[in-house]
Amino acid sequence: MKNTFIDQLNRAWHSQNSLLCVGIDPDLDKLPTPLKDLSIHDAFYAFGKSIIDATAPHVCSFKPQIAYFAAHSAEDVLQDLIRYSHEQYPHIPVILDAKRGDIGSTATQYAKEAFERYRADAVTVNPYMGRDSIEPYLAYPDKGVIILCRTSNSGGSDVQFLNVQVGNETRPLYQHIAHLVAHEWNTSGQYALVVGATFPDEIRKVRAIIGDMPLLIPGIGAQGGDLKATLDAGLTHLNTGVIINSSRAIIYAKDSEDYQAAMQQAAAQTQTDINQYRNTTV
Ligand SMILES: O=c1ccn([C@@H]2O[C@H](COP(=O)(O)O)[C@@H](O)[C@H]2O)c(=O)[nH]1
Repeated sequence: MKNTFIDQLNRAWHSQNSLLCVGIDPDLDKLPTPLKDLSIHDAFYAFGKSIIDATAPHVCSFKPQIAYFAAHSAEDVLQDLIRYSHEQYPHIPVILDAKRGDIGSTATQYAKEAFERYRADAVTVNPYMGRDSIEPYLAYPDKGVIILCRTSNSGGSDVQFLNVQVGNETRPLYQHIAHLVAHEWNTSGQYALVVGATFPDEIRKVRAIIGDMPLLIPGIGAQGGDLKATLDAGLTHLNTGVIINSSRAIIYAKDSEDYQAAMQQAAAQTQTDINQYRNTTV
């Protein structure tokens, strides 16, 4: 059985009947009250473990955002949580959201960090520095590399909507990124793209450019993205192809003793909401 990130993802989409990716973003100011008296390390570990255990039946992947851990020198907690997830739920791939980007020699270290230190199955990266800044990640052939294309924040338009001239054609930068990744850079099949649920029209345009390449789509829930429009635009002919991320709306569903049950219910509901917009279950 092949075990690349893309294979893991395909299996998880089917076996879990889920396109949902739950974010692991521990914000000190938002932690459930029962965890507030613990040390930061203990609170983050307990919170992260609660997210993983409560939502595992409902997800195709987890996505910890490294900044939430690094801001508190809690990278060791991130390591421990990814190890825990792999041990308990080996069928669920973990995407490290790090959005790294640098020259090749430094990118080599970032790749080592993501895949050897954290043992993530995939990492998000920024394409602004071009092909040679992304290539070092391909030294890990089983891993996924998810490239920012059309991000969910409104300010992304400042850059991503600028028109670029490519031969005789003019196209927005985000579409050029989609073309480059799908038709020139993705020689090993390890790449995927990030597009925001807040921009379904752009999701449709990106999908038309890239064929069946997976899309990581943040922006539903707290950012208000339209789930139906997102799925209409992003699903492939197999009714998969998308990793729909939700973080705050699920992990901070309720601040009370039963916060873990509330996370589980929010994840279950989001999984159901997503599946009702798929033509058939797979
Ligand atoms: O374009 C992007 C890329 C990444 N993100 C990340 O996704 C989650 C979204 O969290 P919510 O609480 O569901 O809004 C967060 O980790 C972001 O850093 C994104 O939002 N948009």
